[in-house]
Amino acid sequence: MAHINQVDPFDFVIFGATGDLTMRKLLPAFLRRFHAKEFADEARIICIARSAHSEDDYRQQVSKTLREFAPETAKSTATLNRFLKLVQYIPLDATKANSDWSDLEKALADPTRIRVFYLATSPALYSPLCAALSKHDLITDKARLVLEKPIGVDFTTATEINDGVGKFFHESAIYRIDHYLGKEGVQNLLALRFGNPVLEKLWSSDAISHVQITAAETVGVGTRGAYYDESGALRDMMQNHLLQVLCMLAMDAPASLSADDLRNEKLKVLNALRPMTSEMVRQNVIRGQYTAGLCGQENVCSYQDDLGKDRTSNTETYVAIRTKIRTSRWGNTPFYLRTGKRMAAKTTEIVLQFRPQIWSIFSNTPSPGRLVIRIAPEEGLSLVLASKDPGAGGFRVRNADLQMLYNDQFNITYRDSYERLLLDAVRGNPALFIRRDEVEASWRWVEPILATWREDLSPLEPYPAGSWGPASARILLARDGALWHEDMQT
Ligand SMILES: NC(=O)C1=CN([C@@H]2O[C@H](COP(=O)(O)OP(=O)(O)OC[C@H]3O[C@@H](n4cnc5c(N)ncnc54)[C@H](OP(=O)(O)O)[C@@H]3O)[C@@H](O)[C@H]2O)C=CC1
Ligand SMILES: O=C1O[C@H](COP(=O)(O)O)[C@@H](O)[C@H](O)[C@H]1O
Repeated sequence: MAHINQVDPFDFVIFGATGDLTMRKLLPAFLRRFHAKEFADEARIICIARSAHSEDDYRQQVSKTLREFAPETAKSTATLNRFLKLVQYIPLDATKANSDWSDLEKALADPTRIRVFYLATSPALYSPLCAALSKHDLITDKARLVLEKPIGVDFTTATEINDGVGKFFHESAIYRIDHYLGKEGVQNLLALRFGNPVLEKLWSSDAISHVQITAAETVGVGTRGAYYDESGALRDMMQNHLLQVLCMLAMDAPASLSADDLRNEKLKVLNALRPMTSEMVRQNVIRGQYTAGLCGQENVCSYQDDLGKDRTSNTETYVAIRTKIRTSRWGNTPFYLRTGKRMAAKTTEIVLQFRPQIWSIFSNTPSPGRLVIRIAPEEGLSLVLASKDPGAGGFRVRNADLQMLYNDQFNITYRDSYERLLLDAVRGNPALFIRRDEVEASWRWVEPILATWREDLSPLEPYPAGSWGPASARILLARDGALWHEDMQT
């Protein structure tokens, strides 16, 4: 059982408290950490949205939600009831000029307590909301601001949001969330790389011929079509989650695990990504959109039908990118990044493909080995190595798989990365949150792709739901003589 350090009493204010994120992720994560005794009954979770619920109605809704999204914890009625007492609901239009803030002001009467403002609303509200918090004198020395992704829709809007919130909160008090950084498997990259000198020796173009990072989902856009159709896979997943995973995988060792040391190293990777011209986007970026198909056992409809709109959408639900990192460590290794909805499997994984032998003494040589780092659904490692094919009658070599599943080795206590991140914000530990310059560097790199697509200079390719994406994603790798993981033989 992991040792738990209890946090000091806090006031956690969620704006957007009737929304999907709060109900599905934030409140279940809080309940689990409460059950694990990471915080005590003095904490308060102050929930804000415009809808006119009474406190009892809201708590009932939360109770129902928790039984759905954290059933293993919510089944303990005593814990659930104690938790619900910490939850307060205040109806408030936080960006309307003449709204009445007195209930929130009363709830936050003690300026000595840790105070976190979590903005689970549309990013368009971030700056006006911070202005309102300042106008009502609610920003104390102990106040922190948590911002959900996406920070903007491009470099310009990201800068505007950063400038807007920066007028009221110092950068050190701003916590930009990227829930992939809170995942055990992503955190474990640090231990794997910098706790195992033998692996770090392999971690460069000398030994690695290419790297794949995949975040594939089987779900479609669900109820989030209105948001997603404005966003697409590039903005929704690639600009943030996949680039952050890439940074953790490719960065040099930070001087320490402090927030700034980590962020400085990640930033160097982002700045070293090869910038793209329009021609390079056409050669190195594939975009696709799912059509109807069989996903698992289920016949599912196309993205267009999921949206249920009359107009034709040009939004990508899949993107794959081939890129390079301009450093002496990685300069000779292509990195392939892909993400998509309605794909063949839910999987988040990294594959480091080893280089082939220069000369083999065996008559049959299997494909070069690889290290697979599985982040989801089950965290684990798999090291594929050449091995003697057992038996007599000749000497043959084939690949064998050395596997480690985290569940078998450890008692994993965090079911969802929000559990870690919410309480890191309370503790004032920003290491797993994104600094302003990282967000802006990511957008800067993504901009030429957005611009090329805006001019419709590269095709949007259909792929059947339940597949591994458009056919040309295979060609992207085949040009380098490589295969996606699912196409590799052991
Ligand atoms: N849902 C998810 O899985 C994820 C969401 N995100 C991000 O999190 C944020 C929230 O997403 P999501 O929960 O899906 O969005 P929803 O649209 O479901 O929720 C938005 C919330 O904001 C409230 N709201 C809107 N305007 C105001 C206002 N003026 N004052 C106070 N409250 C207001 C709404 O309630 P009411 O109408 O009652 O005011 C509602 O509670 C977005 O930035 C999204 O991109 C990021 C990753 C995943
Ligand atoms: O941020 C987002 O992430 C989810 C995928 O998260 P995961 O932890 O399940 O891999 C994605 O479905 C959503 O569209 C995106 O906004």
